[in-house]
Amino acid sequence: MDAPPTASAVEAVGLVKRYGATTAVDGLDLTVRPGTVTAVLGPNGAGKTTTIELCEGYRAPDAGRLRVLGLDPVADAAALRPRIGVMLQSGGVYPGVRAIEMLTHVARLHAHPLDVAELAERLGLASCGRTPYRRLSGGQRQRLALALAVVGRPELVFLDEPTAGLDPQARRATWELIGELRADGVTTVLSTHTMEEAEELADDVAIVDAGRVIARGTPAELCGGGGDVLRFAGRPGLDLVSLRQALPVGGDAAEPSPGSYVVTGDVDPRLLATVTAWCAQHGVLADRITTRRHTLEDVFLELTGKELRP
Ligand SMILES: Nc1ncnc2c1ncn2[C@@H]1O[C@H](COP(=O)(O)OP(=O)(O)OP(=O)(O)O)[C@@H](O)[C@H]1O
Repeated sequence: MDAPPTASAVEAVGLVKRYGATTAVDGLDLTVRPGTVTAVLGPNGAGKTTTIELCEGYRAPDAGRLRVLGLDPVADAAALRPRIGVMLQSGGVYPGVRAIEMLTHVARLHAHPLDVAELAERLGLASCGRTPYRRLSGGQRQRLALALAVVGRPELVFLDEPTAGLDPQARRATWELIGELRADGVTTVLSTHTMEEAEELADDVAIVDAGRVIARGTPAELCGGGGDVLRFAGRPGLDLVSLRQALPVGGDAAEPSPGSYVVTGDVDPRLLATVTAWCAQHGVLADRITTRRHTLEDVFLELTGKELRP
């Protein structure tokens, strides 16, 4: 009999995890709706991997409440493990085993696995299926880890940077697979540094910084607050005071990085005409003019800062 559906696939409240003096997760709240894709974004060291490892039951929290499919990931590990898919780190794999053998072995541990040959084909593993694990390339290992995470048809999959280091074709195949899992009702939690990936896949985004969720919502909700912007490239150091004076009331202009300009305000044909006319008057050949809403990357950088972390 199927287990009763839970209100949230993941429910974390005030989660804390410390490694000695480092507090990796510092009062993190996260709710994952069943059947959705949730992307966890955050700078290096923000606590994404630790959060995912807590959800997988590989680490025990120091404080807070965590339920995954309604279960405690540590105390109820035996009941939870068969229902979730995790991407194994390479350390968990015997180096001599062949990719397809491993996939077949894991598939057999589950009652209703995906078709191994089909899965291997779609993730580009068919041609290297007989290659021992130690001889697989980094990208092939990554794809095998993904295949191992999903082959058992889990209810919930945790993917830690699933497309890091993949070529564009493999990345696309991975996105398609995650999209199909979602269509099948599988819940996915993934961490990523690729904003495009989050925009493409995620129903919900949680931005994590210093061990806490500092913003969450759908990509549209997160990006909507910033309003539209007009961007263009030109020679560095343009006269912003003059440009601002030319803009309609409520308009503003900035040069966030040298030669890259952002104009805010009512982004309409009049604003575009004003900016291009100003450029013409000042001998500026504006390049790469775009008019669109804030991207997730804009929002991410605004929230987490543009400086590299120590
Ligand atoms: N096993 C560990 N022992 C000690 N400190 C750790 C350990 N694992 C992680 N940390 C520290 O905890 C903090 C959070 O690390 P974590 O790997 O969870 O971040 P992350 O958001 O996944 O980072 P990245 O994007 O770089 O993968 C970092 O300061 C890291 O150095």
